Amino acid sequence: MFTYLTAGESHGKMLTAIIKKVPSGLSLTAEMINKELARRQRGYGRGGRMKIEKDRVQITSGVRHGLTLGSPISLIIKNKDWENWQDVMAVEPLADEEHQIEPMTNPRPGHADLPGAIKYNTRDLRNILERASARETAIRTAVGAVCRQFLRQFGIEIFSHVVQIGDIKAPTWGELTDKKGEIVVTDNKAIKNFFAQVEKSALRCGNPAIEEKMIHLIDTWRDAGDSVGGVFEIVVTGLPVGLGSYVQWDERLDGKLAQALISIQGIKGVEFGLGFSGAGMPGSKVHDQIYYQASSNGGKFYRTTNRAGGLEGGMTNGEPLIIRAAMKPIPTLMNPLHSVDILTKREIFASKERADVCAVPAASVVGEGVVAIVLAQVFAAKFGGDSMAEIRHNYKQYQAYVRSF
Ligand SMILES: Cc1cc2nc3c(=O)[nH]c(=O)nc-3n(C[C@H](O)[C@H](O)[C@H](O)COP(=O)(O)O)c2cc1C
Ligand SMILES: C=C(O[C@@H]1CC(C(=O)O)=C[C@@H](OP(=O)(O)O)[C@H]1O)C(=O)O
Repeated sequence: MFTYLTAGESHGKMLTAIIKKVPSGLSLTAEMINKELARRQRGYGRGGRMKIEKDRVQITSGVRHGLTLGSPISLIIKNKDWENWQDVMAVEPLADEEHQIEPMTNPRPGHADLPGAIKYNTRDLRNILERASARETAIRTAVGAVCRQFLRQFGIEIFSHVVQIGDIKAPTWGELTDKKGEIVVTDNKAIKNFFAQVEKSALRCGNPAIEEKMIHLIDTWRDAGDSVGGVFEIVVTGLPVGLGSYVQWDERLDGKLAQALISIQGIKGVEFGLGFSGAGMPGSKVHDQIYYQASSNGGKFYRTTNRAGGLEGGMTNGEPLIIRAAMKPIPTLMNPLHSVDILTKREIFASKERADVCAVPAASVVGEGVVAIVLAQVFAAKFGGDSMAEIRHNYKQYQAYVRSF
């Protein structure tokens, strides 16, 4: 369930997605999706394109009177910039006398340009960059919004914040919750309050003093014709124990989440909980000790720390999910790097397209979206049914079973 395909070039007419097997009876409106699209467009450091686009989705199938039908859901987002690119992006061949479009032949180090051109046998790099572009993340965010709306029905919420821009760091969730750097299990209200601040801030960091330094760094590197990367962190609350599985390599939820996040353009690393820092620590300081609390309607296993980031054995363990993803600096530089012309083989500078200087805040919203998609897929695989009523029934039974375990 919730499998999907996207299509569309960055400066083409529109982006499209089709989502397969969304259960019937889920309340869904374009406004719910547009909210997420607007969040993705914000963030200090973006280039001229975000002033042109005002992303709005159209739901073109699978929904009637605000409720899903169980049939495929199709979504489109029109590219406003297409108006300015109609000749360059024309689908039909241009008449000969009009055919003045120069091919792009100077590949950018770090972008898909050169390996893509060799792989797809084209001498015009535009044929590659149009689809490789992170413009595609707009429609993935829309798919993520549908999945998020599904998860919300079961009390699952997804948040993100930026924890590093260039070499300037902000506290991660673990550092925020405990001075010793442990990721202490925190109640969902505290998590919600913190992320409400993040939503109001320019870089999705939530700490005004640190953001000021981050903004200064973006300005400085931009003025030098350079670009900036960083790290964002995702926190998911309300997950039941037992999503994903250890029984096959491709059923492990940590693997699925890492794949989804790495697939975002520019993401180069993913870690869960303590992540890389745990490798240098003794086991007694890494693993979360287990406790049990009995109550009138059953009981609950719990941990007082969450260094594992909510995953053990490729399964959710009932604690919040904590994931960080590292984004490399944007490849297009106004002070371009050395490259080679693919036609003449002469030395040349890489192309200097209009570009973002920093897109880490936007990537964090895309990250929430792809995490929502994976979680909806594994949730529906476990509690599946054709309608929301059926899935709700299955989930309720499972919750009662877990309480009685
Ligand atoms: C939201 C977002 C915006 C991006 N904006 C740009 C950009 O303006 N210019 C650019 O060269 N790369 C940009 N990128 C990164 C490139 O798309 C990416 O580096 C490229 O497709 C190569 O893929 P890879 O870095 O995953 O290897 C952006 C990425 C994201 C997630
Ligand atoms: C369009 C988006 O991001 C684009 C991603 C991108 C790239 O090479 O990845 C290059 C830029 O495109 P343009 O050359 O049109 O300015 C970004 O603006 C978007 O996020 O919606």
